[in-house]
Formats: sequence, structure tokens, C-alpha cells
Amino acid sequence: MSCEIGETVEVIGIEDGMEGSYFRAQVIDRSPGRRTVRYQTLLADDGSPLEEVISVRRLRPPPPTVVARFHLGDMVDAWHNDGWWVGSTIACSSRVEGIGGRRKVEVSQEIEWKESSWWKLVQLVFFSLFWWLNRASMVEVSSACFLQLVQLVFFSLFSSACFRGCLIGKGCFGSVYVANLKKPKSRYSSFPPILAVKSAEVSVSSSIQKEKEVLNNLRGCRNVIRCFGEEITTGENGQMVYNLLLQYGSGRTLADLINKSGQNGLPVEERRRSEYELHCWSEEEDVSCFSVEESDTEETGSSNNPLKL
Ligand SMILES: Nc1ncnc2c1ncn2[C@@H]1O[C@H](COP(=O)(O)OP(=O)(O)OP(=O)(O)O)[C@@H](O)[C@H]1O
Repeated sequence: MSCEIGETVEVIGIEDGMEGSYFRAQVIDRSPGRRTVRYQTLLADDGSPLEEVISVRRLRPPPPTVVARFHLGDMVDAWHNDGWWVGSTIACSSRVEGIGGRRKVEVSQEIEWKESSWWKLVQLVFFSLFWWLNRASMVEVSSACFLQLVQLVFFSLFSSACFRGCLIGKGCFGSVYVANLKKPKSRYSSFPPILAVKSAEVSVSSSIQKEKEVLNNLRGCRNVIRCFGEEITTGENGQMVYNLLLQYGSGRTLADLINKSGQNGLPVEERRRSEYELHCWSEEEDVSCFSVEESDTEETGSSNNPLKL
């Protein structure tokens, strides 16, 4: 994205309470790696449009106007408080509102699963105690036993967040199930009511544990499936199962979509949308799964050329 003077862009909010929101603005000046923008909806103290100098990393192109069908659990942008907020649908209405050519849907705000400090304290006391007992040779704690103890404490404090439903698919490292929240009004109330849960036996779960780390690093990247946390449950045969709680992608994978589209490939609108999403992703995370021509001396290093997958 070149972000020339006069171009309309969207700026991601980074201040407290503004994370995950995008505000439309116009570029009014440029310097290497930075742009001065004038917001269309945010005002300065004197009532004039707010102007700000920001890094180009906070910019994205305005999204294309598409008429989309929304499903429960879809990730969407919703117009709220003068900006677009990333969320997921928790209810869909057929009512169409004329906001920027998009439908208005009810959203649950972006959430982050933060462990409460008392839970961290319990963990700390628990691990310190076993570390001390182990060092004093008062108990022999094998790693398997240790994991079971962790599970016991985990279960005594929290039961599983959701009911597991049918199998959606299997990958090399785990099986993916659709799941519903057990108690939508519990501490998980900010989770979408429908989740995808990727499960594998604890002993072979290192890859999906790694996946959690990767997804956490990509948190805030609006086009990447979100991870809501992890939990350990007991499987049917008593084995310990590691579960990754993921945003449910109702649209299936891009590969599924391409395969379904037959010989002519993706419809033009769908292709544009996918290119746009991959473009935003590459801007934010420097993803190298496709090549984009390098642009002049800009920090972002990408241009408006079509993506080559
Ligand atoms: N968050 C999700 N929402 C909906 N369906 C999903 C989700 N994650 C995975 N799936 C479905 O489950 C299948 C298996 O996914 P998984 O991530 O385990 O493996 P994969 O990406 O297909 O392959 P690999 O194991 O090589 O990564 C996918 O093909 C997809 O159809």
C-alpha cells in the first residue's frame, strides 16, 4: 500500500479501549515510513477534524464494498462509535442498515482470555510446593504424574468451557470439532457461542500447543482465526486431551472454496475479498507465503501489485 497524499485509508486504533477499531482518514502529508492523516470522524478538542502523524504500519486500505451473508461466529467489522470494530457475530438479523454499504450485525467485542491474578497465584503456590517437595526428595514427581496433578487442580477450579459437537475435519496434528459454550452467561460470556475445538492427546499435542503460540503472536490480525485459549479434558478412555479453543470459521478454508468453484476458479468478488484479506495480513505480519513486489524505500515493503499465491 503506497498511501499517497489524498488517498483514503483506515487507521487502526492502539490507545487503551480503541484496540481493534479502524477509523477512516485521508493522507495529507508523507515522510519515510510515516503519514499525516486527517480523520473523517474523530475530532480534535477545538472541534476540527483530528490530524495525527502515524506509522504506515497502522494503515490499511478501505475494504471493498461487498454484500455478504453472515453466519453465527463470523468475524466482522461493525460500525460503532465512529469507527469499525472487529468482532464476531453472536446474532444475525435480516434487517439491513445503510452504513457504508455494509450490514449491521450484533457483535461481541474482541476478547482476550486473561488468567485472573488469583489463578496465577494458585498456580505459583502449587508449582512451588511440588518443586520444593521434589528437591527435598520427599516425593518423586514424574512428568506424567505432574501433568495429572495439574489437570486435577485445573478441574477443581474450572470445568470445561464448552460442549463438543461433531467432527469438522482432521489435520496432521489433531481433530477439529464444532463446540457450543456450556454457559453463555459464565465467565466465558464474551466468547462466541460457537467455537471450533482442535484436540489431540496431550502426549502428541506439541504441534497444536505451538500453533497456539503462533496464533497468539498473530492476535489482532483480523484475518487470522482467533485463539480463545486452551484447556485439558479427559477423553473417553481416560486419556488426557489437549484442546485449543478457536474461532469457528464458518466459511471453511480458502482451499475448500477454490476446489468448490470448479475450473473457473473463485468468483471475481470472492477473489478480490481474499486478496484484500491476504494483503491486510501481509501488511501487518510480514507474511512471506506469497510474493509481493517490493516498493521503493518504504518500511512496509509492499505495493499494490496483485498477489501471486
Ligand atoms: N477454526 C476452524 N473453524 C472451522 N473449521 C476448521 C477450523 N480449523 C480447522 N477446521 C477444519 O478442520 C480441518 C482440519 O484442520 P487442521 O487445522 O487440523 O488441519 P489442516 O489445516 O487441514 O492441515 P494441517 O494438519 O496440515 O495443518 C480443516 O481442513 C478445516 O476444514
